[in-house]
Amino acid sequence: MTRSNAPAYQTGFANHFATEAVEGALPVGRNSPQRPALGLYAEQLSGAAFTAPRDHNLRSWLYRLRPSAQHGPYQPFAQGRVRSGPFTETPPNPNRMRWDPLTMPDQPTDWVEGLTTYGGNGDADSGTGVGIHLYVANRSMTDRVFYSADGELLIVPQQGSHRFVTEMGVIEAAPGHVVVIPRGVRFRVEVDAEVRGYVCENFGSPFRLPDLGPIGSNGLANPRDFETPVAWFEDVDRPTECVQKYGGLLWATTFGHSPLDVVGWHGNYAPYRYDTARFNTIGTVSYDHPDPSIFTVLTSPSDTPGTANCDFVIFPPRWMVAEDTFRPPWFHRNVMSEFMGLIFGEYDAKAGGFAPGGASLHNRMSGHGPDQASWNGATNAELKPHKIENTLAFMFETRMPIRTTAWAETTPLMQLDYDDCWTGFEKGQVG
Ligand SMILES: O=C(O)Cc1cc(O)ccc1O
Ligand SMILES: [Fe+2]
Repeated sequence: MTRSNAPAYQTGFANHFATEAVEGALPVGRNSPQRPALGLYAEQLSGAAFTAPRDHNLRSWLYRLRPSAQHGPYQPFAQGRVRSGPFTETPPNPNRMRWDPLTMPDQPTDWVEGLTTYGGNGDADSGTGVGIHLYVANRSMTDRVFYSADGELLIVPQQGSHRFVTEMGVIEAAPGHVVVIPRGVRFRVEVDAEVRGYVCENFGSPFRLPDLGPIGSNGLANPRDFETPVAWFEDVDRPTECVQKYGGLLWATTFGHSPLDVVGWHGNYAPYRYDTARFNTIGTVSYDHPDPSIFTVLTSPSDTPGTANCDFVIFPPRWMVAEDTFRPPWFHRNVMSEFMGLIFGEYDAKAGGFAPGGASLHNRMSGHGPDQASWNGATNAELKPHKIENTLAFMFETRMPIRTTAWAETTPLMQLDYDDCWTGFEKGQVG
C-alpha cells in the first residue's frame, strides 16, 4: 500500500511539528508509551547531542511500521565520484577555477549514481566543513533510498522537477527551491525527466536562520516561508536497498521492506524546503555595493562568532539604484572561500562563461571580481534605477579553503582559460 496524497506542508523554521498520516498514530502526552498505537514502533532520531542547549537541540520522534534497526550488515557500495573529508586527494591549489555544466549521462542514472564531488573542507568525523557535490539524473531511484550519516544535505535544484520522498514526508522542488535533508533522514529522489543541481553536505552545525542585527525582526528569509512536509508513509514489502554515506564512503544494505514507513512523527528535526522567490532581498538605497552577507538565506555557524562554517547565499532578482557606484561585485580578495553556482540567467559579475549548471571556485585570498566585459558595462552605465531580472546565482561561502577532488581538477569541464577574464585590464594613469 502506498499513500500518495499530494504533498502538504507545515510552515515555520525548526518548529516543533506534530503530524500523522493515520489518525491516532501519535501518542499524546508521552513519546514512548508501553504499546504505541496501531502496533507502531517508537524511535527517536537526534540531530544534536542530548545535552545541547535548548535553542540548538534537534530531535524528532518517529512512529513507524518497523524499527530502523531491522536490517543486515552494510557492505561497501560503488563509490562512483563521491568523495569526502579530509580532502587530501590533491595538494592545496590557490588557482581560481570554473567548470562547464556536467554532461547528462546517456545511460540510466539515478540521483545517487549521478553524484559527483567537486571538493570540500574539514571532515565529517570532526564535525566541521562541507562537501560540495553536483548531480545529474535521468531516472528515479527505485527500490533504493539514501541518507548521509556524515552531514546535512542542502540541495539546490538547477534543472527539472524533483520529488524528495523522505521518511518524514514528501517534498516537491524545482529550480528556485532549496531543500534541506537532515543527517540520517532517508529519502529517494523521483524525477520525470532529466534533472541536475548542487549539494552542500554540511558536516558542521545544522543550517539555521542568520541573526538580523540592525535589520530588525523581519527580512531576508522569513521563518514562515519554510515548509516541512506532513507525515507520509508507504507500506511496501519489496526489498529496498538503503545506501548511506558514512565516513566519506558509500555503504549499502537491503531492508526487506521500504524504510519510508513513518506513519506519524513529531519534533523539530525534519526536512524542509524554501522557495527563494520569497526572499526579502535588501540592498543599498544610497551608494556602494554592500557585502554579500545581506543575501544570506541560511548559515551554519562555527565556534567563532560571525565566522560561518558555511553560509548559503543567493543573488536573486533585485533593483539596483546606487548612485555614483560601481554596481556589480567589486574586485576583492576574501578570507572566506567561495563556491558558486548559477540556477538561471546571468550573474552580474560575469558577462560570459559562467553557465547555468556550471560552477566556480574562488579560494581564500584569490583575486577575483567582475570580468572585463562586466566591468566595461558597469563603469560606463547610466546609473538610473535598473532591475536585475531573471537571474539566480548562489554561493556556498565557507571559512576554510575548499580542496578540490582529483576528478574536479582533471575533468575536461574545467575551463583552463578562466584567468583570461581578468588579463585585459588597462593600467591606471597616475602621471
Ligand atoms: O565573488 C563573487 O561574485 C561573490 C561576491 C559577491 C558580492 O556581491 C560581493 C563579494 C563576493 O565575493
Ligand atoms: Fe567573491
